[in-house]
Amino acid sequence: MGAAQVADPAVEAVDLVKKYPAGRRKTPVAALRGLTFAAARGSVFGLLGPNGAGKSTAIKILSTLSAADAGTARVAGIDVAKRPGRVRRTIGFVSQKPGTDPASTATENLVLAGRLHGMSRRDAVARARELVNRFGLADAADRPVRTYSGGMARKLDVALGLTHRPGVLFLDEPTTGLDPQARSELWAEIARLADEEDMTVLLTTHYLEEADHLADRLAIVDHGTVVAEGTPAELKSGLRGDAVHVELARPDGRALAALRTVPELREITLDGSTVRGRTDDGARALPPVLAALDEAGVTVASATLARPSLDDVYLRHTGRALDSGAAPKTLEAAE
Ligand SMILES: Nc1ncnc2c1ncn2[C@@H]1O[C@H](COP(=O)(O)OP(=O)(O)OP(=O)(O)O)[C@@H](O)[C@H]1O
Repeated sequence: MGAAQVADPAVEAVDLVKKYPAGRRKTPVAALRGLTFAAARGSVFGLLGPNGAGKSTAIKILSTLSAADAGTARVAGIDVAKRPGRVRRTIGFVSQKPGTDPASTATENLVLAGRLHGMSRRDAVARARELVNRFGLADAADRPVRTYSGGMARKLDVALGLTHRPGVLFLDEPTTGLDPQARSELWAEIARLADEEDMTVLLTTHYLEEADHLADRLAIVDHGTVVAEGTPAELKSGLRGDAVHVELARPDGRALAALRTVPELREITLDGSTVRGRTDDGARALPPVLAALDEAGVTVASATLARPSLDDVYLRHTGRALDSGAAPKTLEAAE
């Protein structure tokens, strides 16, 4: 699938291919199979997909940590394979794993990062102070990082990625493992970076709500390619009608056959005890849906109608529900 035309993109991936060796006599793992997208300057661009989709591989190639087997990647117009040093000076990278020394304080971590980026001690100290203030860590700035909560530690990770004032920030699953409050604080911070500092933020996530909330545009990645791209609103409006979600009292295979007899319902899927379908008119479809299940002897725990969510978009393009085990539910929030 081709990327939308973006004039002067800050981040651009064209037909990226990456294979990893899988061991002797085994077929290599195709992590990327022609991944293409472009992120406009000053925007938040999301790569959304389940574990193993290839998001981290893409972000590693774009940030020069890994080399593609084929395709091109450019950041701020600079080819990452040809001029990796220049790209590295332009970007900040916040990996999934903490990048801080837990025995050192936030200030010490930030000053060290500044020095590694070639700043004078004075500039590094001033920048550290600026960043701890900005991320609300000033009171804890002189405590070892191992005493921080998960949310504080993650904020410091992001602050570290900003030490040298990069134009482009890569965030690999920035809020995984955070509680809802810490997550929304970090979301506010990320949104501010793009709005007020004209920074381009490329983030990977498997949280639909995060992509919906933060990303100006997003690419849904599945098996190493982009299967859909657009603004969250565009992606959702590509789906006609209402989503029907029926929660069964227990998993029951008879539900599928029963619902296939309801002409108003299409795109029916059964995932454990959750049945999903689409319909042009939810209010009209619900009574026959419930009647068909009742007739088949299937017990229903709840039935809801919702405007399409990114979950539905994901399902439409990949044929599977995004594993939302650890993710916040989007259905209640769907408008
Ligand atoms: N170093 C490696 N060696 C072998 N296979 C790898 C390596 N890194 C990633 N893979 C495989 O490549 C595929 C893509 O992985 P990648 O980490 O890019 O996905 P992801 O979408 O970022 O997933 P996650 O959300 O779990 O980080 C997966 O099948 C993964 O097992």
